[in-house]
Amino acid sequence: MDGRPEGFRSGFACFVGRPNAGKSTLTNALVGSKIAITSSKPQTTRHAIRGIVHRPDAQMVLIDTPGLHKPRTLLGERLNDLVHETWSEVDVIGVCLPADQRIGPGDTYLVTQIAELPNRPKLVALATKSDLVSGERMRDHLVSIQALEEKLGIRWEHIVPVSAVSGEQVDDVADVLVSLLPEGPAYYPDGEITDEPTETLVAELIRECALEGVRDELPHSIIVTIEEMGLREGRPEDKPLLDIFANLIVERDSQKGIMIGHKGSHLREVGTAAREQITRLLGTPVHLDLRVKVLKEWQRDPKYLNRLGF
Ligand SMILES: Nc1nc2c(ncn2[C@@H]2O[C@H](COP(=O)(O)OP(=O)(O)OP(=O)(O)O)[C@@H](O)[C@H]2O)c(=O)[nH]1
Repeated sequence: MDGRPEGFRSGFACFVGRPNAGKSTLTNALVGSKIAITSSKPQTTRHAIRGIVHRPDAQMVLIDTPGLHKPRTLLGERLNDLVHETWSEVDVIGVCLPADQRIGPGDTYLVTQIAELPNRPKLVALATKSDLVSGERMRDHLVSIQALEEKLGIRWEHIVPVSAVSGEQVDDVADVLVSLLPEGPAYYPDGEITDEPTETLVAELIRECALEGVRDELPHSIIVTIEEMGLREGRPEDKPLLDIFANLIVERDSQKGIMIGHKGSHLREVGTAAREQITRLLGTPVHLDLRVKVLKEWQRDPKYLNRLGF
C-alpha cells in the first residue's frame, strides 16, 4: 500500500536513567538534530519531547520522559504518573547507566519501577558515556549491569556501550532498538523530526537558559509559559522577526530576585542566550520579551497545574 519494504518496523522507544545519564544527548545523536533539550543541570526534561529516527527499514519514535523522583508535591506526583504512562506505551526502553558512575540505589529503584509495570516493554541496557572510561572500568560496569537481571528479576535484550559525544556505537544502539520494534507502517511522514509544538520547544529552550548558573533548588520551581508568539507584521519578506512574549514563573519573591539578578543582569543573560538558541532552532531572528512572575505555591495547586498543562 505505501511501498514500504517487507519487514519494515515501526514503534516507540524511550530512554530512562538517573538525571544526567545522557538521555537527551543520545536522543539528539540518534535523531541528528537538536530537538530534545540538554543541559548541564539535571531534570530539565519536563514534556514528552519526541524525535523521530527515519531509516529505510524502520521508523522509531523517541519519547523523552521527565525524570522519576520521590514525589514530594502534587507536581511531582503528576510527573511520575506521566512517566509510568509513557513507559507503558513504548515498545522498548533504553535504560541509560552512565559508565563513569557506579550503579546505585537510584538506578535500581528505576529499574524496579519498570519491572513492576503490568505491560512491561522490552529492555535494553545502555552503558552511556563510554568515552569517559577505560576498557577495564567498562568491563566491570557491564558485569554489574548483567547482574541486575538476577537481582531485579528483569531481562536485558541487549547490553550496549555507547558514547553519544564521540558517536561510538550510536548506530548499534539504533540497530538494537529498531530490531525490537514490531513490524508496522511509518507513523510520520519522512523528514519530520518532531511533532512537539514549536511553542513547547521554545519554552524548553528558555527554561534551559534560565536554569544555567542558578542554584540547585530552582529547577523544580521554574516554569516557562509562552503568552504570545508570532511573526511581526509589516516586515520585509527577507527580514522576518518573530516576537515572543514569555513568562518565567517562580514560586517565591526570593526566587524572582535570583532570576532577575543584580540590576537585571541574570535575566538579560537568559534573554540573550535564549534568543540566540531560538534563532538557531527556528532559523528566524527573534525578539524576546521575558518577564518574571511569582505564582505562589503553584506546585501544590491543582488549578495552576491544569492551566500549565500538567
Ligand atoms: N563525555 C560524555 N558526556 C556526555 C555523553 N552523553 C551526555 N554527556 C554529558 O552529560 C550531561 C548530561 O547529559 P544529558 O543528555 O542532558 O542527560 P539527561 O539524562 O538527558 O539528563 P536529565 O535531562 O537531567 O535527565 C551533559 O553535560 C552532556 O554533555 C557522552 O556520551 N559522553
